[in-house]
Order: sequence, then structure tokens, then C-alpha cells
Amino acid sequence: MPGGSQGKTIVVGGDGRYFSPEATQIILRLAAGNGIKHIILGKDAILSTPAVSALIRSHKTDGGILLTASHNPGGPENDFGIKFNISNGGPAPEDVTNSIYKITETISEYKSMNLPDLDLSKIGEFNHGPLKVTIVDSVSNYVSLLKEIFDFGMIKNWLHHTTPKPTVLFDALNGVTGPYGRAIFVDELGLSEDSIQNCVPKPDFGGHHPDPNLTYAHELVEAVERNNIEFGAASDGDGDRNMIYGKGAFVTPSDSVAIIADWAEKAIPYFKSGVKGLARSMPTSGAIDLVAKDKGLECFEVPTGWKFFGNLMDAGRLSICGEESFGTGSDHIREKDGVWAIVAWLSILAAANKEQPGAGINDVLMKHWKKYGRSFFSRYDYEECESEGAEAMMSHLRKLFADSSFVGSTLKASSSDTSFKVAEADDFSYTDPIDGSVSKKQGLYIKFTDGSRVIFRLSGTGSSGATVRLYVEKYSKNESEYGLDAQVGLKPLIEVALGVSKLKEYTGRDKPDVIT
Ligand SMILES: O=P(O)(O)OC[C@H]1O[C@H](O)[C@H](O)[C@@H](O)[C@@H]1O
Repeated sequence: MPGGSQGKTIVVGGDGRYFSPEATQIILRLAAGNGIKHIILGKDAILSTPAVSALIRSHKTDGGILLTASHNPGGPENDFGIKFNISNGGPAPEDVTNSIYKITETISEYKSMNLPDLDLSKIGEFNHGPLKVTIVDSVSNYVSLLKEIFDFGMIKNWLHHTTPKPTVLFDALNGVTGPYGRAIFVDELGLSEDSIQNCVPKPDFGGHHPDPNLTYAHELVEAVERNNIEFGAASDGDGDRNMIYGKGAFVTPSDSVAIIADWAEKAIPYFKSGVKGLARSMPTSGAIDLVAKDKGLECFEVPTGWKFFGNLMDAGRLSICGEESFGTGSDHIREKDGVWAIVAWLSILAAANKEQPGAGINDVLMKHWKKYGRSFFSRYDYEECESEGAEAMMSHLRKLFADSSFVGSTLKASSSDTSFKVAEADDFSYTDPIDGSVSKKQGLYIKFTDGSRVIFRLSGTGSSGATVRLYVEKYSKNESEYGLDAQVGLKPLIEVALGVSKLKEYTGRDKPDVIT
């Protein structure tokens, strides 16, 4: 099935090629998801769905997509199939990965060649046998992009002209963002060498776990506390996630994305002309929803996984989004971007200091909670559980949810009299508002009448056995609680979650491996 793409037009087929119903569906869904209004059918190509064939004949539009037959399909062709317009750089949609998988089943031979060691310090195009290799300087390209997005002058002004001078520590956790951290913090912002650590990428990450959370980024947390550092930040092994941590101030990813959204227009030039919409993954706390409501913006709740944000961005309905799993980003690219989030926070602090000289992370957090209330949030990870026990726990919950007496029942904490009344319990399902695709079984949730939630999910990324994730969220408008440690504020709810799921009974685990 040869094909090509021409801007906002998809050209498919040629030479009387036949497209199966599945392939047809894929074409239409991708076209809709990418805002493509025009599909040109190559010479004598046949789309198999009768409705589509009828449309082709009558040149009618379907959901804004105009199908036209053409004798000049144009565009590059390949041996395998449809060349989709997925040039937005985001994670490949499932339809595409499924198609690729199908193709792999027909591969009968492959060839390999020995490449000489490439000198990556030489930028340019080089020929190696039949291969043309282009070496780019990704760091300088990325820094140029960030300089278009953020006001580096404002950040520098805050860093160098405030008394006392704010202190900063960036930790690349021996991952890929080391050179980026050096370029931004040392070369661009003019900070000293001791404002960065672990910035030489190592294949084994220095023997550590390159995860920016309180457990694995403890070296950063300890250094920030020991040296009274105003602004600490870490990004992960491949640079798409981030953690923001200042002296005595851990910013949960759920609060982080809400606060970035709140300050965006004021602190980040990229958003000066307005924010299009906001979004979060389902288990992420509702803090960002409150910002959206205040600003009159659309807010989407999508399943866990960044790919769900891409369609909304391509359709011009989403600017800023985040996940509780330390991913935060915007529509400048179609992936979460750890370094972007860190520079966004530097921008927020620089802007906050214009209003309140000396403002630190804690001041920004407290100001936010005073305006919107605080969503206490925590995630418990039980790693490498026996898959059977974990699945049995999920089945137990599903059965419980199916019992009509569960909604309306009261669940009591084990160590106090605090209780919660069940308002809703279900398995999260999402219908993509752009292409209509439906994703089911995305996490079991219980919502209580006071707005609190507990969620149970099996990780899709764990490497052995099953990882059970328990997410708990409790909203408070009581100012005297804002300074509380999240674990204290959430204790009764965590007890209820452990009780109702019988987690210990099913998994044999009495404490989580990681708490965030
Ligand atoms: O399924 P989990 O282990 O909870 O992982 C969920 C995470 O997986 C990947 O890292 C995706 O890129 C993230 O967008 C997602 O949040």
C-alpha cells in the first residue's frame, strides 16, 4: 500500500491497491486526529468500507474530511504501506505501532553493516558506505528553542541581582540531560560549577536509579537540605521527567503542573497570547482542574500515558499538561520535557520575586494553596509483586464495585474514627474527543462524597512481576492544614484504601517500595 502526505492532505494508494477495512479505519482516524481535511486517493485505489466508497463517489465530506479520487497521488512510496502524517514527533499512536508489528511478521531477511566509530563532535553530513549520516548538535538546538520559549534575561536578573543570591542545584542523575544542564545553568545563566551535579551521562547511570523522585533522587534532596538550597531540580535518565525540590519544599508533580498553568501567561513568553487548554492523567490530582476553572479553560482527564495528550495538542485544544509520574510538558513538543519544566519553575520564581522579593518555592506553594485550596496527593508503589495476587486484588475490587450496595456505603479508617462515604466507583474509560477512539480499563477508582479519591492501577512499565500503584488524593480548603506533611493529611484515606482492596492479603506486601 504505497502512499504519501502533502501538508494537511494525506495521499493514499495508487495502482489499484486495496485497503482493508482496518487500514481504512486507521487512515480516517489518523486524518481526524491530525486535523487533516483532505484525503486524496491514488489512481484506482480502493478503500474497502462501503460508506467510504460511497463518499468517494459522491465527494461528500465526513466529519470534515473530504475524500477525493486522484490520478496523481504523488508523495514518496514504500513497499509496505500507508505513510501517515505522524510528523508531530509524539509517541506513535497504537494504530501505527500495530501496523508496524504486522509488517514485522512478514520480514523474511535483514541485512546489517559494520559502521566505523563515528566522531560525534564533528557536526555535519558524512558518508559511510551506502549510509549518509547527519550529526547534529542537539544541545545547542534545544537551548535555542528554550530561549524562544522563556525569558532567560528575567531568570538571570533574579539569579544575579537578588540579595541574598538564590542558590540552585540541578542533578542530571548521570542521565542524558547532563550536557543540557551545563549549557543552561552554567553557560547561559552564568551559575557556578557547583550549581550542577551528576552531569556526565553514564551508561549505567553511575550505578543508581535515574528516577527523579524522593527515594531515588535522595542525593539531590540531601544536598538541598544540607546546603539550604533555594531551588533544586532533577531530571531522569532520558530527560523527559523532572522533580522540583527546594529547602523543605517538595513540589508534587500534580501541584507542579497546576502552578505552571497558573503562572504561564505571566511568567513564560511562549504563553503570552493565551493558554489553549489544560490536561492531566486520571490519577493526577485535580489541582490543575481548579486552575482551569478559575481561568475559564478546558481541562481534560486522560488515561495514564503521554500519547493521549498529542491528539488534543494537534487539535489546538491543549497547551499545558502533566502526570503524577513526574512528567510535565507543553505543546512545544509532543513529549513530556523535564528540562522545560525545570526552566518553567525558574521562570515562576523569577516572576514571583518581582511581586514578593525573596519568594522561594514554599512561598509559591503556599500562595497557590491559599487561592485554590490544597490537593493532598501521594502514590504508593508495590514493585515486583506476584502477578497472580495483583490481578486477584483488581478482580476483588471489580467485583466489589459491581455490587449495587457499594456506592453509598461508608468506609472507616483503621486507626481513627474518620470515615468516607463512597460516591462513585468504576474502571476509568476514556473516549478521545478528537478521533473518538475508546480506551477502557485504565484504572479502578473510588470517589468519596467529600471529593477524596483512591485509585488502583497495575503499572504498564514495570520490568518484572506486577507493580501495584495506589494513588490517594484528598482536597482541603482548611488553611490550618496546608503546612501538613502529605502522609499525615492522607493517613485515614490510605488506611481505607488498604482495607477495601485487601492489598496485604492479596500481594503479601505490608509496605510500599516507593512513596511519592
Ligand atoms: O504504567 P506506569 O508504570 O504507571 O507508567 C506510566 C508512565 O509510563 C511511561 O513512562 C509514559 O511515558 C508515561 O507517560 C506514563 O505516565
